[in-house]
Amino acid sequence: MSRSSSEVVVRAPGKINLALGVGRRLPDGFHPLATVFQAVSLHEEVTARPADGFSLTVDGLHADRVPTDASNLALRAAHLLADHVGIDDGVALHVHKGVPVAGGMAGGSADAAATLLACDALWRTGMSRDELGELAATLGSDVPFCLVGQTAVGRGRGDLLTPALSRGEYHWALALRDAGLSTPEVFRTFDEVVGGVDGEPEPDRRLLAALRSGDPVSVGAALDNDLQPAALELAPELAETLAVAEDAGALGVVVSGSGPTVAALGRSRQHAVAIAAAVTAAGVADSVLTASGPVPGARLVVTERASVGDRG
Ligand SMILES: C[C@](O)(CO)[C@H](O)COP(=O)(O)OP(=O)(O)OC[C@H]1O[C@@H](n2ccc(N)nc2=O)[C@H](O)[C@@H]1O
Ligand SMILES: Nc1ncnc2c1ncn2[C@@H]1O[C@H](COP(=O)(O)OP(=O)(O)OP(=O)(O)O)[C@@H](O)[C@H]1O
Repeated sequence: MSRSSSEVVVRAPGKINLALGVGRRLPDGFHPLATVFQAVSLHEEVTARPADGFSLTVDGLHADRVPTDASNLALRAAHLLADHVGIDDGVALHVHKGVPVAGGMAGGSADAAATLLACDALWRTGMSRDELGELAATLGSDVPFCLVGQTAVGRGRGDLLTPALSRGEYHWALALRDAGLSTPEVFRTFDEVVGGVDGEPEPDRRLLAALRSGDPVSVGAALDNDLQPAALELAPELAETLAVAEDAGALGVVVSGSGPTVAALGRSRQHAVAIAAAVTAAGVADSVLTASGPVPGARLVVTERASVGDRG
């Protein structure tokens, strides 16, 4: 056997929706969105090795809550790319999780984005980032953003991206809840309790101006999420988490995406740590993390190559 053996490692970030405008449900079951994503420094790391079939192992944060069957987004991404380019090779994937599972921070989407990039490198498909982005959108609305990272406006299902100018670094305290929320269920609850207005929501101009000026106070004041009332309906205790973070002097607090993670913006890295400590002391989260953003999207971190034939 003289096939080239290699190991590829890719990191991809989780996200916070700084603003999330949601319109009325469309006949296809999806909702038109206008969101401002920020990629933050919680990462998923995917290692891809050549193999005859497809396999997956998972470790790291909340690993026991991740399905390892064919429904796993990393496996789905690998199969999709193999089918798309007509490759017979398999891949052994290992996912190291750093983004909370079912937390509204796109952990599974980051796995899918990282896997697309890792398998693309492993199989040397020569696909462009734009082509990978198109495949990414078929896996999930958040997957294209996990590929590009930084700060971006998402329209359509959240998959039509435009980069947004953002100055400065933003420091977050993240309050996690062990019981995750299901994204489809949160959207269903949105339909029942809010409904949304007809037509396409518009990106929040006040937030975009605040990001351009790099003023964390204005960014904090502009944080907004139309899914928050639905997340609070399903997990009423989040109201207390939001209140404690606000009392700790956060510049703004918001439920990230479909929740239940609460993101609180600090004045500085130290202030984010202090907010996290206040949330812990009040017992209003199952665990806390801190993170900062924006950070880049999916990136190759290691590629090792050796020929299987060379090893004898
Ligand atoms: C809440 C967000 O995280 C905000 O960025 C995303 O909208 C959700 O992105 P995601 O988890 O990648 O979602 P997908 O896997 O594409 O869709 C899961 C389910 O969420 C609902 N969904 C998702 C995106 C969207 N624009 N409208 C929806 O109604 C649909 O019920 C869909 O079946
Ligand atoms: N690789 C994966 N990592 C985590 N969950 C996965 C993965 N693949 C499939 N899932 C399933 O998807 C569900 C949602 O996972 P995920 O962690 O991506 O949620 P989320 O962060 O709320 O997503 P989003 O913010 O994109 O809506 C999980 O409960 C799990 O059943």
